[in-house]
Amino acid sequence: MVLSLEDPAVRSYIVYSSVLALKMLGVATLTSLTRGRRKVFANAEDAKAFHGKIKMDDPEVERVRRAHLNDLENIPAFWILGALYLTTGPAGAWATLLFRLAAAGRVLHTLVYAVVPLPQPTRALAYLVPYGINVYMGVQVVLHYATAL
Ligand SMILES: N[C@@H](CCC(=O)N[C@@H](CS)C(=O)NCC(=O)O)C(=O)O
Repeated sequence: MVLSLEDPAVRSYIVYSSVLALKMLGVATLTSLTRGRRKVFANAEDAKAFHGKIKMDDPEVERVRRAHLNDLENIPAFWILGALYLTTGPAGAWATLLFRLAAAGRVLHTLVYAVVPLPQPTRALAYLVPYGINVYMGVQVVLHYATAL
């Protein structure tokens, strides 16, 4: 099969992959902003430059860092599995729905983890939807290609 940029599934993948990349860059910026607001830094030269102190366990900074780490545990898998899933020829509307839900879940995860912390199970649900979609896409890829081995 030939993938085409005219394919709605491909276009959706490009859009939502980019949204998630931009979101992750935003979390990195949020880390810097939180460090600046709390005046806590990881390096002596930063602490000196911004008149703060070295502190590795500030609760607010660590929360944003955990959100970022969780992104790293999940979003690269979305990029890889989403791209491979496209090669299985999914219906455009279905693939778009999956990509959209996965992106929305990850954005929500960041919001309720790093921006406005909310009680559980809010974060767990925001995590589980994209996680489930990643698993679904991975299984579809394996099933699709395993038969051709
Ligand atoms: N590495 C994760 C694996 C499980 C996971 O990602 N859980 C989600 C939903 S509860 C989460 O937001 N974990 C918090 C985190 O990764 O800091 C962890 O240590 O919690």
